[in-house]
Parts: sequence; structure tokens; C-alpha cells
Amino acid sequence: MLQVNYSGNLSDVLTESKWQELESIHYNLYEKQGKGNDFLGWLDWPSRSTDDWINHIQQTAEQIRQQADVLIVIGIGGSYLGAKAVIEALSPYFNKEQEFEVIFAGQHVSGAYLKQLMTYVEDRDVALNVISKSGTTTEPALAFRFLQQYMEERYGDEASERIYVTTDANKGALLDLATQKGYQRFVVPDDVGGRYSVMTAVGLLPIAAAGFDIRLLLEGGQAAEVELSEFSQENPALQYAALRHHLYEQGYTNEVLATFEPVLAYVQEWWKQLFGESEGKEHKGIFPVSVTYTTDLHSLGQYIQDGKRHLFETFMIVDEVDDDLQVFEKENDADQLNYLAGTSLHEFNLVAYQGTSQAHLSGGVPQVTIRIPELDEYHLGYLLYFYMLSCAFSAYQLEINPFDQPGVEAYKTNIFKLLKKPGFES
Ligand SMILES: O=P(O)(O)OC[C@H]1O[C@H](O)[C@H](O)[C@@H](O)[C@@H]1O
Repeated sequence: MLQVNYSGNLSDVLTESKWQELESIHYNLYEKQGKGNDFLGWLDWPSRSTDDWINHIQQTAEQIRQQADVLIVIGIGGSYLGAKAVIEALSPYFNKEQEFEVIFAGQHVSGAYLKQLMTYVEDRDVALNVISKSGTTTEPALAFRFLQQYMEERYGDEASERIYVTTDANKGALLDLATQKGYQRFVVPDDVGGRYSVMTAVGLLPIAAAGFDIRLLLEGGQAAEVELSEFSQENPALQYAALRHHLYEQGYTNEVLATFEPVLAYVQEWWKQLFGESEGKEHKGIFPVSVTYTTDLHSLGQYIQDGKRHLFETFMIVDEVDDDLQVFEKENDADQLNYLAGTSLHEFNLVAYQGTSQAHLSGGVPQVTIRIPELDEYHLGYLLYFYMLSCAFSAYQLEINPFDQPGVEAYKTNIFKLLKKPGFES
């Protein structure tokens, strides 16, 4: 289903003592005895998702598609990256015929973006899905202030039927607002943190609204939930987590997640938040970076081949693609590419992967490869669950809590002080 390969010898990594350590982490995770164990709701979320709940999300998504041509999804971090990752990975690059569009907002503070967005949707009907677990995050709150007003000016009382809120069940400014205005609500479960929330309503409502099959996504997640729970040396989630930690201990403190598929760019962004926020604590953790090849072979490739040796590379390879082109023969071989005749561009990429991997390996960059059979809802569901589980195992090897993010408060407090937010003046 999903395969992990290593350029070195896996048995040198999965030593007797490493295996014992992983066994105790495995026990603590599934018995909910490790650090942050009140945030493990994602672990069996796919199998706990009921038909009624999935139907409700699908019906709401259908209602949104009927009342609007555009859904603006407001959120940041874990309240945006999962949906963005899945939608981008499954959407065509170009689509003139697109009847329904999902656009994200509140993921940064650009006045130009928001202003232009309001103009862009002027002649199409709009719905909003505001997503924030805490209900107090500044960037989405700011975007919502503008877009809520936009909706009320445009739709009057009907605006409240076009605004959908996904937030905590019991607290937060967004919940109060939703209750006052009678917006339809979805819940971010208490025991699921933002970066582990892609399979809850946080990810599923926008994904379903974009027209993708959330049932299949959850089925993939559930298959991963079952298969990857096994404590076995063949378990790819355990292998990946053990490899990461092994390489980290050897001084490889940066992980470069490399793909040859530009549609995976936001899966890489999602992965960066997942691993970066889960592991970067107490002055520990692997710094996650990402590249898209072959594009970045012409920029960062030099550094990876030959720069400071503190990185290892993880290739995320998709075996089969739907759409492809085959290189054809030309009578006059002026561009000297006839040697490629009969090779498809995907085959070229798979060869480029081998060539790049060998080159970087000889340059002193250890290699991990994650292979997925194809890109559809099912395999993405599997892949995302695989990463979340590996991340928990990986972070527990660092003896830190994978599920909090205390460090992100520091800059926020400074901004609030500088802007004299009530309560932060001193
Ligand atoms: O969903 P929210 O509460 O708005 O949080 C959105 C994001 O911002 C925070 O600062 C955290 O660093 C992220 O983990 C979180 O996903």
C-alpha cells in the first residue's frame, strides 16, 4: 500500500534497543499514556466516523454548491493546510470549465489579497466557511471581519445562511459570533489538534465542497489506522519514524521532503506544519523543508548535493499518474531529444528520481523514499494518516509532547503588545 525504503541498512536502525524503545512508545500511544495523551482523538478518528456524520457533511457541502459558485475558506495553520493539501493534490492544474471554486483566506495578512478577492468574487455567488479551533486566532478573525461585512452588505439577512463556522464546541469568540448570528456550526473535537484535524469537519467540509469523495478519504485513513497500528518491523510508519530519529542522532538535523509532482506542494506544506510544530521544542527536532523536482534541482539542488552535510532527503514518489505525455520522434533531431522517444514524462521523472537519489547519496545525503501507488482520495487519506502516526512516533523518540505548540505564542504576544491589544499594553 505504502512503502518506505532506506538508502542504508534498515536492520542497523531497528536495533534491539531501538525496537524496545519503539515498543514502549507504541504501548504508551495506544494506551494513551504518553505526553499530550488528551490530544489523541485523531488516532481512531477514521473508524469512529459514523455514516450520519459523513452524510451531514456531504449534504452541507451539496447545499453550499447549490447556493454558491465560490466557497471562501477562512483559516490558518491546521485550520487550512489539510483541506488545501487534499484539494490541490486532486485538482487539475488548469480548469476552464470549473463551475465551483474553493478559495482560501485568512492564512496571512495581505490587504491586497483580501481586497482583490472581494472584487474577484463580485459576479459570483459566495459562501464562507470560517475555521478556527481556538476561535481567537488573529489572521482568520481579521479576514472574517472583512468578509462577514462583505457578505452582510451583499446578502443582507440571507448572509447567515451562507456562513458556516467550524470551531470548538464550547468556547471562543467565533463560537459566540456563530451563536448570535445563527450560523450553521461544525465542531473541531477537543481531543484533535489543528495539524491532526484534516479528517474532521475542518478538512472534510471544504474537501467535500470542492467535489471530492470524503468517504474514500476516510476509508484510506481507516485502512492506515488498522494496518499501521500493528507493532511490526514491516510497519512503514514505524520505519519512517525510526529512520528520522536515527538520522537526526547522526547529525542530520534537516529533512528535505522532495517530490516530482507539483500537485503535492501543499501536502508538503501540511507535512511541514505537522512535523515542525510537533517536534520543534526544547531546542530539539528535525527542521522540515520541501522541494519540488526537477524545478528545485536548478536552484537548491546545488546545496543539497554539495552544501553543509546536515540534511537527509525523503522522496515522496507516486508510482502511477493519470495524465501523461509521451515524447515522440522528430525527423530533424535539432533539440537532440530523439533518444527520449517513447518515454513518457512520468517515466522521465521516475528516472530523474533515481539519478537524483544516487547523486545526492554520493554527495553524502542519506535517502528515505516513501512510495504511494497513485493519487486519489483513498491513497491520500492513507498517506496523511501515515504521516500523522509517524510524527507521533518520531516526536516521542525525542521525549517531547507531539501535540502542543507553546513556542508559537511568543511572536503573537509581541504583536499584541506592539498593537496595544487590551490586556497586553504593558
Ligand atoms: O484553528 P486555530 O485555533 O485558529 O489555530 C490555527 C493555527 O494557529 C496556531 O497559532 C497554531 O500554531 C497552529 O497549530 C494552529 O493550527
